[in-house]
Amino acid sequence: MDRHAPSRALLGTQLFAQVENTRVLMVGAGGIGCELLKNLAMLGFGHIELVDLDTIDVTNLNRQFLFQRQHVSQSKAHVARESALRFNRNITIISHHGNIKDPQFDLAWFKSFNLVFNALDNLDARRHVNLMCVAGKVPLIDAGTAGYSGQSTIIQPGVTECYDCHPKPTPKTFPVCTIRSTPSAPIHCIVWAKNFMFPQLFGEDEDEGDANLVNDTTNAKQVQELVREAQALRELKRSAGLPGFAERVFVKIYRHDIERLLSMEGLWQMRQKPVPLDVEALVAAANELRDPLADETAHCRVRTIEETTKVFLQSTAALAKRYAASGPQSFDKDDDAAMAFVSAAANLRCHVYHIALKSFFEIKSMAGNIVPIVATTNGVVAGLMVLHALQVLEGRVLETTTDLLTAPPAAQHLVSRPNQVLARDKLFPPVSSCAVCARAYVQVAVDTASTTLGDLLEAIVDAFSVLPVDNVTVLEGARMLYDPDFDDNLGRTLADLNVPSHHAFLLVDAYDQDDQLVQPLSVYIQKSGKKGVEILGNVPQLWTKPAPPKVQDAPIAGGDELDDEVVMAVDDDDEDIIMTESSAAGNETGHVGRTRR
Ligand SMILES: Nc1ncnc2c1ncn2[C@@H]1O[C@H](COP(=O)(O)OP(=O)(O)OP(=O)(O)O)[C@@H](O)[C@H]1O
Ligand SMILES: [Zn+2]
Repeated sequence: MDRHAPSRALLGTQLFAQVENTRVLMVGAGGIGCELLKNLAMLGFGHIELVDLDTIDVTNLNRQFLFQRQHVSQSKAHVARESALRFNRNITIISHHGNIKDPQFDLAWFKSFNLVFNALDNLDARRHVNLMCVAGKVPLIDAGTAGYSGQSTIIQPGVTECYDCHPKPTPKTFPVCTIRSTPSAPIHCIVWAKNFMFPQLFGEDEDEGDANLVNDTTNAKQVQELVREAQALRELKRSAGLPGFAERVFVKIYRHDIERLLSMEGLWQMRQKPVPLDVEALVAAANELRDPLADETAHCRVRTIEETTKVFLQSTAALAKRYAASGPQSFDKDDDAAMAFVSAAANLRCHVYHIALKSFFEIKSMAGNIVPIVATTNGVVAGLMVLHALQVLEGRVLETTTDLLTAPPAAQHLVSRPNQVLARDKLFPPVSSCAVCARAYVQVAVDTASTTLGDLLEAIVDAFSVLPVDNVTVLEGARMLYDPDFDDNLGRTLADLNVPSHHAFLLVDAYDQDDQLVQPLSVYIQKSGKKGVEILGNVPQLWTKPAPPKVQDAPIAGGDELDDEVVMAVDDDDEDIIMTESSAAGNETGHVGRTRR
């Protein structure tokens, strides 16, 4: 039987022909990606390329069903391709094991696709794909899940909002002194262990943290103490890997540092005083114990202080040995020794400060910023992505809605539209102030070694045959390369100006005689060996007068605005979703909520 007969019958000959002839790119072959690739393959998408940078971890197997135990450590992209081809041999799947930000995935390559799917878990990569799609005018279906909530959205460049049209929530931060001196909740101790103690002991040597502290004049004395404490730790770090290192760290941070803090009486007038650990007794007791981590069933209960001491001593020794042998380490929640250290160090500190201790699993979830993954949510969202893709192919983007899977009955109180499984929203046009959407994009091929900024600017101004060069400014990121009062760089080559070797966007802004910004242009530098500047593709319609109308912040014609606020159906108190002191790393698959204007 014709493998594609059911899809043809379902979609109709015309739409199915489009599906067969569409070149699609999917980025990410993880939880959502595996479901999506299966859907795309089974429906009969004729040409699929997929990119993933990772290899398969044993923890992926429970939900990323294209992978099996024998695939552990192999490339996700390659294995996903092989598994998906078993569903349908009549299609082409090309897999790339790499980072989507790698040089070979340039704008020209993005433009070779008719449709892109984001199945990523982090903000940075999602924003990058969004920018490339908007610059290349390629429709993007972006999706994310967080627990029971998930979302798939169409981003049709120039027509609908892009991923960057609304700022994303920033990570929760904690005052330095709460983390370093006066913790009052488990999360404070976890952040201390993961973001301060771990890098201080096993990471790069750096004094920047101290420099920031020194600028804090509000708590001068306390700050001085903290700087001294960090310096002593750096001294101690020199003996990492030598016998007795773990014990010395233990004594320093749970006795000496606490004793010094206690000497600052002002700190404790309104707070319960911490109690230094009885370090000798605990080390002696710990030495009598076998490895407490060997019993994984105990990961879900709170371990005793003696067991925790043992875990601290052995993980510190192991990490110090690794540091001495192979240099600075960075925290990874899936690194057993790192996680053991953070869980034990945090719990010992909780004990010192009379804060309730947590189980290993609870600490892992908080330290790794983990929102539980629900395989069904990934499955439903991947299905919605395909429905949205079909709507793009049919040219029905404006009718399309953003679909959101809301919480199950037990969590209905957390969502704004209870009793709905799928919520539908109208799509909105791009936000006029969006740094991505408000620009026109042009791609130029240049030999960066021989092309000067002046050559480039002249070619662009010529191509658009509008404004004299002295009404233009050029920026690379936040760096000013040229403006009418600063022409020093015109004779320098792009290479000499250190314009990044790949994915470089120069922002060329043209102003009219009244110094009004006519329209900002973003110039993507495509490296080429050929001399001269070649403008690739069509010159965008811009700088024509009158200035292009501003995109309205209004619903698309015919759309009724919904009043409801869409929120993430997850409990965002400290204990459940953890944002760490310095980064929002970890699971960023979420951002499923949409900010309504
Ligand atoms: N810059 C990138 N380039 C290519 N692939 C990426 C990039 N960033 C993330 N990915 C991939 O996106 C996928 C996201 O999938 P998912 O959210 O299920 O994460 P995971 O790493 O498989 O699971 P978990 O984080 O829960 O252990 C991962 O396979 C990851 O390797
Ligand atoms: Zn935008």
